[in-house]
Amino acid sequence: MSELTTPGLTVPDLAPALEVRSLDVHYGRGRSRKKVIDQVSFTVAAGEAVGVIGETGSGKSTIARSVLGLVQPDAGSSVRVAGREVTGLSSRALRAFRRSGVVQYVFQDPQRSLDPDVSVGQSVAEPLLIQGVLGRAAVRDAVRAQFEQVQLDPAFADRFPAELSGGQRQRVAIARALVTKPRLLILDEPVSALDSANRVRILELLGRLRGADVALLFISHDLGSVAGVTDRTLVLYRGELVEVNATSRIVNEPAHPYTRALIGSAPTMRAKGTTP
Ligand SMILES: Nc1ncnc2c1ncn2[C@@H]1O[C@H](COP(=O)(O)OP(=O)(O)OP(=O)(O)O)[C@@H](O)[C@H]1O
Repeated sequence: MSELTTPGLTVPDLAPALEVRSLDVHYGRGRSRKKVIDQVSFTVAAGEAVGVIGETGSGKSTIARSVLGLVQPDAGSSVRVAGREVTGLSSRALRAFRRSGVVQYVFQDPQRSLDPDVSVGQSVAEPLLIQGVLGRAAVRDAVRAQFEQVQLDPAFADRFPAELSGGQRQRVAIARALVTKPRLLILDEPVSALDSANRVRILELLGRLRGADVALLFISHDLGSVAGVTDRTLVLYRGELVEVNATSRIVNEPAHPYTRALIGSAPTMRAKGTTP
């Protein structure tokens, strides 16, 4: 590919949203040192929605933490977000990288990403206020538009997290994550803590984000949850990728025995009648 660059200016939009190469992660030291991610490589194209599934302890969250710069992978690993290498950044560079809002995340429990003492409108505005690029009126408009995108009544903006339902809180967390217009949104078990009605609504909302400019990395132990949202799915088993394919292929023709076992044990796949 030819270099479409002006001196001193890269063209990040052409880069994949995420490139992970030869990712190795160990936890612990000395005798308790253990490898939890083993030579994981994958790419998420701009705007693509990719699922990561695996049972508890398989290393899904560790991949997310590596992308967010919250764990330091082993030497030789590479994690690039929108063309920018994340491994080995100084803590100052890492703070600037996070502040840029190029990657955002939503966790299972919206309580973790929302300050209980701050109104939810303020929570959604905060990433923009930290960036300090937009004026007050523009921030207010952006917050309102973001509430509408996640189908929350903008009148809720003055409420506090405790005054919303779990599903509404997760919508706020998604709105907050999207407000900086990230290239990559990491969703780590975003519906696991919700009741089934809210789970369906949030999955529909995430499905509608497909085709928007943001790429999704959707982490779940449940293939049924990622199935309607993602284009491709990675299957992680004990820190290694054992299968990578189009999500429809993973659902209908799983190649690896571990994937087949995961489908058999997935409650939402059973609900669709694929397995008794
Ligand atoms: N800070 C840590 N120190 C030591 N070991 C850890 C740490 N965090 C996670 N682990 C271990 O690393 C492995 C992978 O954990 P990880 O949280 O990435 O898995 P996961 O697939 O996200 O699991 P879950 O679905 O339960 O969240 C597990 O064996 C876990 O016990």
